[in-house]
Amino acid sequence: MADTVNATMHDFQPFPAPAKINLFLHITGRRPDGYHLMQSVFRLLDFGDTVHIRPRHDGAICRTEPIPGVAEIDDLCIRAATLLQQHTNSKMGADIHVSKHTPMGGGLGGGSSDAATVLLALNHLWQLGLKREELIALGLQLGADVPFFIFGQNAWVEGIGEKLQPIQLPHTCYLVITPRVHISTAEIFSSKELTRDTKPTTMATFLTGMVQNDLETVVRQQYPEVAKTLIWLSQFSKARMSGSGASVFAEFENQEQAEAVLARVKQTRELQQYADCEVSGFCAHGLNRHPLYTLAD
Ligand SMILES: C[C@](O)(CO)[C@H](O)COP(=O)(O)OP(=O)(O)OC[C@H]1O[C@@H](n2ccc(N)nc2=O)[C@H](O)[C@@H]1O
Ligand SMILES: Nc1ncnc2c1ncn2[C@@H]1O[C@H](COP(=O)(O)OP(=O)(O)OP(=O)(O)O)[C@@H](O)[C@H]1O
Repeated sequence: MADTVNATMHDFQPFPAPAKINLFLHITGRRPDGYHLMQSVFRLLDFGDTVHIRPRHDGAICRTEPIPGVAEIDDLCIRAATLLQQHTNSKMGADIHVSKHTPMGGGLGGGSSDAATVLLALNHLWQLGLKREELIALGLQLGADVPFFIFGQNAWVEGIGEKLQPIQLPHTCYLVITPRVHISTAEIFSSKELTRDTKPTTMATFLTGMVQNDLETVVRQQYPEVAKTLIWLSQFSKARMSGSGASVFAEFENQEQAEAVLARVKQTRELQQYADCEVSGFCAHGLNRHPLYTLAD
């Protein structure tokens, strides 16, 4: 019996890290530190990474499998665990690795979601009892998108990503397509062409659809692959970009329709030829709650 308990204690536990899309994104200003003020609706998806965590009693925080192109010291999972340990003076540690499904640098918040999942999961596994608000404040130190994932509900977002209000959204099916181009979020935000003075909008206007992604104009100009992917996807349904790209998405009435378009991407490779780059894609439904919502009060 003792062996069984011991074995269980030392096993990795899987924790989901859902991706997000930005249903719109307006840039309304810029803070003195260079960060941009925005308005956006963030939507959780039932698609994402899985973070595997095994608590340790010696205080070490170790990545047990590499993520290509991300050094251990820069890995948002490791940074999140270290930040939490320092903040709470916990003597606990953890072994961590991620099964990556969310395309990196895709504007789908993959790294930020991994970090939020580590904070939520370790708050539980290390029995820290931190409140959601405290975890959100810690998350903001890691990235502008992290607070949303800890908040754990679809949100109307303002500030640089830290002012969050829950928003009810219909159960929608999305097709998400990611052209394989590397887009730096910092570069897009610092572009001379970016407009930073969109007038503040309201939830009522969002519901009429009279909103856009202000970063999309800049990305379209600099990355023809993204511009072409948007044109191609627009044949089927209104297509928009998420975050700072490269992913684009469209809503479909049902999963069959979304899968049919995805099949065209995967089988005929017509989009690859048109956009002149590799693309990946997936179908997903919107979630109402983060699967780990109950791990914080
Ligand atoms: C564009 C979005 O994806 C929308 O969801 C996010 O706001 C970006 O969030 P993120 O990837 O977590 O961003 P961070 O890692 O905090 O910032 C990356 C870089 O983007 C720029 N940045 C980001 C967010 C923001 N509100 N203003 C900015 O100017 C900054 O130059 C920053 O150095
Ligand atoms: N665990 C991680 N997973 C993915 N990327 C990570 C991770 N840790 C650090 N990074 C770094 O963060 C960068 C951004 O990755 P991410 O997948 O979050 O981009 P993104 O979806 O465009 O983010 P956002 O939508 O927040 O702008 C990567 O290019 C990588 O260098």
